[in-house]
Amino acid sequence: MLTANNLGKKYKHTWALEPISLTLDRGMHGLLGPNGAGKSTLMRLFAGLLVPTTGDAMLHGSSVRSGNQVRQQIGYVPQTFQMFPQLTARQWLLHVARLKNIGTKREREAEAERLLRAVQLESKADLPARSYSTGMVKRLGIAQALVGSPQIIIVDEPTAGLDPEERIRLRNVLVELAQSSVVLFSTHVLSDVDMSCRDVIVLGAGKLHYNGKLEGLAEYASGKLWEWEASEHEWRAIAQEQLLTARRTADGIRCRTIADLPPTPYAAAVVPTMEDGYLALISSLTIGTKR
Ligand SMILES: Nc1ncnc2c1ncn2[C@@H]1O[C@H](COP(=O)(O)OP(=O)(O)OP(=O)(O)O)[C@@H](O)[C@H]1O
Repeated sequence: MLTANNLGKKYKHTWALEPISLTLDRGMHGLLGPNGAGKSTLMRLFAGLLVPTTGDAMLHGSSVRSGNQVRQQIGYVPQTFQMFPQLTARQWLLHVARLKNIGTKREREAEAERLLRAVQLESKADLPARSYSTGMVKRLGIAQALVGSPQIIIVDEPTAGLDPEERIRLRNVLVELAQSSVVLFSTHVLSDVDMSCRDVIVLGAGKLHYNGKLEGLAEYASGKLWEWEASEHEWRAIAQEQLLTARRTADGIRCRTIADLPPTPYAAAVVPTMEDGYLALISSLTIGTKR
């Protein structure tokens, strides 16, 4: 169990993350928030890579910075993962296993084999990493964080820049890991969270705005989500930033927006998804900031 106890980080006079308290249990936890929300800061604090300004991150009651034994229970994959391009995935994993003091040569080889399988890289295991696609490099990044079977896996934007097929493959790797570990991953792709998480954390401008079940997020757009059919002419007159989506249909343009009141007399209230709820929450924060 990973816990944030009044955990916060300040740079000079500005909080990158205002003090928060929360607990993460086994399973997939999606971390959402606009740019600069504090997601990487929270993940780096949890990984023990940043010194908090207040409070602490604890794993089973011990500070994540209290020594190697605790540190080895946490696998962290940064947004950009660097490795020597001339090494193969297998060589790299053996190297990391040596750095992490994994037992004998035979045990290290077995560990590398296990992880290559876990991230579906067996068929490319003996090719140099410079020949890998972006998705394969990301999967190798995850594999190296898994050396030694950490209980906590923290991944910063794992699906950024991946094609849809690779995104799904990588998401499935994380879902599999979450069967037995705590997995925390940040993303700007809402469907990745919708498809894989039960629990979601939303940060905005360094503050915690939501920590709970996926379904609960939809509530933020409840009674505020409207759809209506507009003509081409009407659609052009609407300020485009007010629309969530607009798609052509046989009868005109189907518009969707979040607003306290129906934007036209023809608009009908619709049941929001988690994505609508997130957008409603974030737009309410932006309006709050502008006031
Ligand atoms: N080393 C630093 N010194 C000063 N300010 C920093 C430092 N690191 C982060 N910040 C600030 O803290 C805030 C949170 O940054 P953070 O990288 O955690 O956001 P994020 O949610 O991960 O953003 P993104 O989605 O763009 O990666 C930002 O305003 C950022 O400029």
